[in-house]
Amino acid sequence: MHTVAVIGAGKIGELLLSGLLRSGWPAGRLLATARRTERAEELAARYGIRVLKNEAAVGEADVLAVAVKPQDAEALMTDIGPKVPSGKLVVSLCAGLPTSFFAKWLPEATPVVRVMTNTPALVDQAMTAISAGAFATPAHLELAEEMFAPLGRTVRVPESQQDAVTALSGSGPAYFYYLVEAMTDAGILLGLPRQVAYDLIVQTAIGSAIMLRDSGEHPVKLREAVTSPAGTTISAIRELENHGVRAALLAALEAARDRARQIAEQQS
Ligand SMILES: NC(=O)C1=CN([C@@H]2O[C@H](COP(=O)(O)OP(=O)(O)OC[C@H]3O[C@@H](n4cnc5c(N)ncnc54)[C@H](OP(=O)(O)O)[C@@H]3O)[C@@H](O)[C@H]2O)C=CC1
Ligand SMILES: O=C(O)[C@@H]1CCC=N1
Repeated sequence: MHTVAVIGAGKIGELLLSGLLRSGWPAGRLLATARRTERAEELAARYGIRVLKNEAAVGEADVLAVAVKPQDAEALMTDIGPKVPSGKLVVSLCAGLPTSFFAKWLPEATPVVRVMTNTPALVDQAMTAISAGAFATPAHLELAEEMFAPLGRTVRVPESQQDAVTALSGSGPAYFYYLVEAMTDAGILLGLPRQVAYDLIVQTAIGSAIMLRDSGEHPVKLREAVTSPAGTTISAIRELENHGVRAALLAALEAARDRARQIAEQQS
């Protein structure tokens, strides 16, 4: 079994650590690094894993899961890149950064796999997209899948699609939370107590999501089944169309994709 070091265990790094532990990955095969001492102590106490300095972790682990913010990746790689021994697999969780970004600091031909996961990893319902960089083999992709499959679903995509994936599923949970927030407010506008409005919309979201996943029906069909002639739903849909919600979503996801590209340009 491989030893995985999560380099920069913040929110996403911690989700990976906790998901691996829930799936039975031995704590002795997991390492983490943190920038602050309090954070290192917190992770060690919470998960019973060793939290090391970056240099020690990259020496000991076979797989380096880089989970720092993209803006911190250059400083990190400048520090650890020259200390990474040959033969390690680097798995980048960073939005925007292409696998080629890491090559300039790593020993020649170091395999890099780029992944984009999302926060529902906390409940083993992540969507993780995995791409091979120049030197990553099918075996490296399988290893990345082994790491992320316990956190939810995985899919392989060409690396050229990763910025779009980031806009859709990486950032995606935020859009759904935003909708729930707005719809809860709408319930309050209609006179419902906040908690009642929240419970109604959360359960409606869960039920709708399960139908989307399990019914085999196209979303249009599912929506049509709710939308009665001259009924309530079509009155709401007309307002969504009047307010350009579909166009807003197209523009929003394009903006997220463009931001991922911009991050890469700023860091290269
Ligand atoms: N949040 C999300 O939903 C998603 C995030 N991502 C990607 O995951 C990555 C991490 O994001 P997120 O977890 O939200 O960010 P966080 O800021 O929570 O985590 C990054 C962590 O890295 C630490 N760090 C920074 N530099 C170093 C260093 N040189 N050595 C050791 N530790 C270091 C930070 O320390 P400190 O606490 O001191 O800042 C922080 O704890 C990003 O690249 C992001 O694009 C991908 C998918 C979804
Ligand atoms: O907002 C971000 O940049 C990160 C990447 C995807 C989700 N959160």
